[in-house]
Amino acid sequence: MGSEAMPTSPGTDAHASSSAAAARVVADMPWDRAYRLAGTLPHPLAAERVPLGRAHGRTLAEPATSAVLLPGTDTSAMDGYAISGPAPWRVVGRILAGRPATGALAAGEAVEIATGAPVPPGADAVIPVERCRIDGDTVRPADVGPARTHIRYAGEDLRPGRLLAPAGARVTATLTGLAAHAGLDELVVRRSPRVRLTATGDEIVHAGVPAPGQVRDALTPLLTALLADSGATPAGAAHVPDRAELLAAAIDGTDWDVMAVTGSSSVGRADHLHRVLTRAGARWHVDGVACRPGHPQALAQLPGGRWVVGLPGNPYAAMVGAVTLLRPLLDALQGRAPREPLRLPVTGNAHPFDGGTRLVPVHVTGGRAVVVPGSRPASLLSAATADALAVIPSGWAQGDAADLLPVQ
Ligand SMILES: Nc1nc2c(c(=O)[nH]1)N[C@H]1C(S)=C(S)[C@@H](COP(=O)(O)OP(=O)(O)OC[C@H]3O[C@@H](n4cnc5c(N)ncnc54)[C@H](O)[C@@H]3O)O[C@H]1N2
Ligand code: MOO
Repeated sequence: MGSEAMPTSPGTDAHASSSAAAARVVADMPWDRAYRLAGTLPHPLAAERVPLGRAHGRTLAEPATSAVLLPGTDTSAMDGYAISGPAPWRVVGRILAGRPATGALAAGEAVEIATGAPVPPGADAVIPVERCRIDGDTVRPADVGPARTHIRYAGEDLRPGRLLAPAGARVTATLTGLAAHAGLDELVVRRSPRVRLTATGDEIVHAGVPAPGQVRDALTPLLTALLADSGATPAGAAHVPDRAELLAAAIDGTDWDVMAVTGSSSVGRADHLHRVLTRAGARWHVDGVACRPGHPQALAQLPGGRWVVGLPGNPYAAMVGAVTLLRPLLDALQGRAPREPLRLPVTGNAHPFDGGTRLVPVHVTGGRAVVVPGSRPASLLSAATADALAVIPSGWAQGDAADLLPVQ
């Protein structure tokens, strides 16, 4: 934990030793700065045109605009009778949805009409069927209802060229529906970042109950789920034993934009990430963050532009790193503005960290956040049911507001 004591600039040979005794000595970056940097530094990936059915979860690279007038014609909002002039009215026909409008109504005439059917020219209003008194082919109002026409007028919802959502908006399920309603078959979105996961550690196993000395890989499943919610495309997951040459080979691929490496981030003999990246000519943007847990996290860029996020091996610490660096990076690569965290009063035992920021799991309820007790760097137990991680500054006092980063 002595890594804040003797600052040197990131990427110097202080990182090159393989000995834990000659530990790296880099000043940890304030948490807020690291979070902002990861969310603003990367240039968005290229734009591509995709069918609507494949756009969900992606981010618009261009504004989406309506191709249609909606409704395309004056349309009935109720099942009932379209009427013209004062009552009573003689029923002269029937219009169902999907059929073109009939000829114009004259005063004293009505047509039976379905919700969604085109209202004929000359109609003043549609009267819902339950508010009509029908007598043979004559219809009258059964009551004096509110003076509404129950007509959706042509273009009152959308006109061609109307903005549906701006560039940078995430394509939600609702936006997908709106785009279809607005006559679009494709959207122009950012290419989805291909993210490769690399779990390091000789002790890591991937199924079943681990043997003594082994640990079940918690992070590949956690990060895979997080990627699915981030608009990223999984580009495979690998397990790399604690050997520098194997890690060097792992970062050599070209079929990914971002690699998240778990474990190997600290200063022990088997923690090769820093050395391997420096040898590969990586540029260090973040090399340690002044937060607890999760201080040994890193963001580096390889020659050619691929990104590597180094996450601590301790699972809750890795989760903190994922919301601090990985998620903002994926947002930025997709052209999304940094998320503005929700800010609420926090109560409970948040244990502020004198040297920077503490991230604690919280439940959000009744307009405040309550700390889930018992959180520890190596355990996901407290965080597993949390709604968010609260970003607790060093001077925090009971009930002070804090930023909340959602987790699921
Ligand atoms: N001398 C120092 N030692 C350590 C420091 C320090 O500042 N100075 N920081 C500590 C902190 S804080 C953390 S966090 C860890 C980070 O270590 P690494 O990222 O190098 O990870 P490992 O050493 O490989 O593993 C740490 C811990 O996590 C378990 N682990 C690893 N991967 C997984 C996985 N995929 N799923 C579940 N658990 C995993 C691993 O078995 C270890 O128990 O360094 C401290 N040391
Ligand atoms: O900060 Mo470590 O990342 O405590 O577990």
